[in-house]
Amino acid sequence: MINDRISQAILVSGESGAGKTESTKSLMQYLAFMGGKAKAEGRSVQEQILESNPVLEAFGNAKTVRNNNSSRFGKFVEIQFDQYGKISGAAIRTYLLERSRVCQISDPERNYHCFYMLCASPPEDRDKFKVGEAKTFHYLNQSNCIDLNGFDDSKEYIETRRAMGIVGMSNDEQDAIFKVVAAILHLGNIEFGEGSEPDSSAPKDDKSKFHLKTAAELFMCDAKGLEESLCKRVMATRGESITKNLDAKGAALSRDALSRIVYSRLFDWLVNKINSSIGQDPDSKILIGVLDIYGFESFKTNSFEQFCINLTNEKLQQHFNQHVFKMEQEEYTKEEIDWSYIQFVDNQEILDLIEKKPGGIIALLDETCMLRNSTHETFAEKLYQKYKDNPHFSKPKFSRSDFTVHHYAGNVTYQTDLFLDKNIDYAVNEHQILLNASKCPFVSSLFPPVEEAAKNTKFTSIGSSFKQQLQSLLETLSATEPHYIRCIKPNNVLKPAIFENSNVLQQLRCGGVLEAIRISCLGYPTRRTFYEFVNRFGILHPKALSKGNTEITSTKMILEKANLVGYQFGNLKRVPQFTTSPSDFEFYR
Ligand SMILES: Nc1ncnc2c1ncn2[C@@H]1O[C@H](COP(=O)(O)OP(=O)(O)OP(=O)(O)O)[C@@H](O)[C@H]1O
Repeated sequence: MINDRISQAILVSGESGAGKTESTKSLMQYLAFMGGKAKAEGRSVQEQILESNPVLEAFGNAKTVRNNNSSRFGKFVEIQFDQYGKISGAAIRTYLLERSRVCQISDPERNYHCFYMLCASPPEDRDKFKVGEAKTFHYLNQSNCIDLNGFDDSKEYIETRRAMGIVGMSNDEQDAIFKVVAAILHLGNIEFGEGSEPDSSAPKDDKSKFHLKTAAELFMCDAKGLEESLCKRVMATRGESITKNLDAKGAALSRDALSRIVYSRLFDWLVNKINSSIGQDPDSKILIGVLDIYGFESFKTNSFEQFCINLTNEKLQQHFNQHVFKMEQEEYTKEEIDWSYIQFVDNQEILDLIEKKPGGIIALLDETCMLRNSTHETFAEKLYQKYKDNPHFSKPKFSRSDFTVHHYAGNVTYQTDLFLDKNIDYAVNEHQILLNASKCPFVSSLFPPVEEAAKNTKFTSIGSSFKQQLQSLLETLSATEPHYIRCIKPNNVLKPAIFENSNVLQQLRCGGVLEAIRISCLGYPTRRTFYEFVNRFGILHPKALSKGNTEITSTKMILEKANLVGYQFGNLKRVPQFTTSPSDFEFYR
């Protein structure tokens, strides 16, 4: 960056637990050390950049089966430099936080670290935030794993609050954040039973009423209003609005939807706050971007999240292919080598299948989400009809609603069951009105009033906004010189010094490493100077080394002797004149 004055990007990829986040942290530490400015006033930019890591990890990382500290979001950190090569600003962009985890975890995973930290906070904080032991909360005790080996939640709580301070969050803001976290835990403990009217619902018992009251206190909103927003739904039809009761199951779903939207708005708030306190440098002309993003995923069951993650990887793979190929092409043009017959396989067709507008899977999903009475089955039916002849799409034999995409890294079968729900991003109107009216300015700011115009648009599509985010990421990346780090996980048992061959091979495939080698093979991957060539292969044809031959003549003679056809010499004008000393040839004779 300093030498060429060109922005750089480092793309770190690999499967979960392979070491992306650890590598990214090392990279950021290095950049902060090399580009850090001496501290003038307050916190230095580099210090804030580094301290953003523990904050984002507390709210965006969780224990999964594959990694005890798995990032459940993608991250692009853009470090801006001034003309002297010193860090002058930074921006963090995050992608697709896994929201479903807030309400649903399976054994032996955990929810986001911050929930456990809060429950392990000092007694005065636990009183302030009205929380008790982690195992008493439904959102945490669905899994048997509460404590994490080597991870001290109470220490992490103090550490997180310290880091929050460094990245510019005041004490009051921190308290407001943890109140929201506590409110979510209490929401999760509200159970619903039958209400007084048919098909209606109400908090099941005194315990549920207590948690509802506590959640309302923490949100600083009206408890009755909270109950109604969970147990009733207002339907607007042709200018009229009708209030409909929700049954116990519907109320529990509404409760979980509220928890998810609050948590995701909270996470977005944290990222925005970090960005505004670190500050951007509008005059910066060069940057180094570090991308830490989920690798290609293919599990037994694959849902909407895997679909988006794999779209990301298709996009990055295309960027990688184009970059490698472009570089090769430039080299050939410079050397005047004829490369017109090299066929380069692009994954554009797979990308079209997924994201073309109109006609791609995401567009079809949005269309389906907008229609009343759509189900995942009607969505799958549409897919089957539309793509029956698409070579990158297939319908698994014994399935009525799954579909398979033939990705560059392998085939992945997706279960459509939750695609529609997961694609819809909206705050239920009653939740929105309730929390907007909160007496806590922080909570109210998470739910700003919805503009009239936006009310009429039916919903915001998570798939489409993710697609746009990716587009803008790729625009940023294409203005940089990219570098790639592929993290490879040696084993699945989270232990050192064990190397599982088949796993490693699978990762090389999924990471596009084999694809990169294939592209190189299509071109002219081996380049030697005439001198090196004659020196190495002269032994095959000693006569070629006769005195008076130029390096080029010798090379031609060796190639012909070996019956090699189709070679190209490139731009002969650029070849240095014969410089080999006779003693070098002696060796071969
Ligand atoms: N270079 C390394 N040396 C030793 N251990 C490492 C290294 N990198 C990672 N680890 C170990 O692997 C664990 C997982 O690493 P990390 O969290 O960076 O994975 P990841 O690829 O970011 O995963 P995810 O996609 O789930 O966030 C770390 O907590 C650490 O224990």
